[in-house]
Amino acid sequence: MKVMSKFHSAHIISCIKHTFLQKHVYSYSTQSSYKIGFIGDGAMAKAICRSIHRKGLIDYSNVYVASPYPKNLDSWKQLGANVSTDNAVVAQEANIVFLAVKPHILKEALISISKNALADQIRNKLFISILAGITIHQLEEMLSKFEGSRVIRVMPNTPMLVGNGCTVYCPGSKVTEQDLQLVQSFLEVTGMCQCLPEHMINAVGAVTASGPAFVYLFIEALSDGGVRMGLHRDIATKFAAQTVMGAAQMVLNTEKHMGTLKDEVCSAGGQTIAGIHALERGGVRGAVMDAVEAAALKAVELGKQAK
Ligand SMILES: NC(=O)C1=CN([C@@H]2O[C@H](COP(=O)(O)OP(=O)(O)OC[C@H]3O[C@@H](n4cnc5c(N)ncnc54)[C@H](O)[C@@H]3O)[C@@H](O)[C@H]2O)C=CC1
Ligand SMILES: O=C(O)[C@@H]1CCC=N1
Repeated sequence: MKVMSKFHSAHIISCIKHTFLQKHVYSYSTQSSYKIGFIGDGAMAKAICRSIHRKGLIDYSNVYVASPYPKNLDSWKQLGANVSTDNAVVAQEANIVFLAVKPHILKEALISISKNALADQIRNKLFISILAGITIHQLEEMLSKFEGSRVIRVMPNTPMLVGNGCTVYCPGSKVTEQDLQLVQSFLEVTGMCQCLPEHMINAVGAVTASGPAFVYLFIEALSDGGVRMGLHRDIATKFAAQTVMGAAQMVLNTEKHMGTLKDEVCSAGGQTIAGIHALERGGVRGAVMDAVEAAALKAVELGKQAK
């Protein structure tokens, strides 16, 4: 029998429970006492930190960031964050440590922490991994040398920078209600955010985390089409992006199926169905599904490679 494990049931109960608690018990005022660390200082670390800072949930004086490349840290320094080229410093100082390196760098990054810090200086930390493909089991094993470590696996996306992110998270086996409340409170200000069982995360990440890149490509192509038909690039891009946003809102805000919404645009023998015909001849649906499949399978592979 496929294991709908105790973990999964416990996980779902925990999600429900914490959503309730979060609304009734948790107070943002406690967050100022948290120190947040980022191991890895790249695009996603910046997006997460900026998004939660913009909502007033953290102060850069309580942010600790590490990267081996001092030049990368300049922009963080200017914002008032504490920076270091030593991952161990961040792991020691912060109570909540975002793991935000590329999956193949994780082992090396954690080894550098163990080398440069005494293990007992890194205890009772909440680690939040945003790494594609790396499972909670792998993370818990790798972090077991640090006593009291708890892990939450999060899959964010870059549109959180504009308050329209779509993030899912899965709690590890040792997380507390307070950990979940805290993470939820950080993530929910960045856009849509949902707790899901881990077996879904690679598929979800292919849609939500990789998805923006697929959609940018579509917007660029829509804009290119406009330019080809004589529009100036700036106006073609603005209209293409607004159209994609509006169509997405129609899907989210109406109860209608996407096919119905499409049919409402296509008049008989009209211009839109001529365009739809061209898209279908080009195999656009299959191509998009292939893209999601490729991204999800790649995440699985990244997890295996990190073993
Ligand atoms: N970019 C995206 O849209 C998303 C990324 N992710 C995940 O976020 C993680 C980070 O991705 P990005 O921010 O896009 O990558 P990135 O390449 O922008 O950032 C990674 C950073 O890690 C730093 N780094 C390299 N070696 C290091 C080490 N040994 N110790 C500490 N830092 C080190 C580099 O300076 C670099 O800035 C990845 O694991 C990815 O799977 C997840 C969801 C979306
Ligand atoms: O492409 C990547 O590997 C990362 C993970 C999801 C989005 N960007």
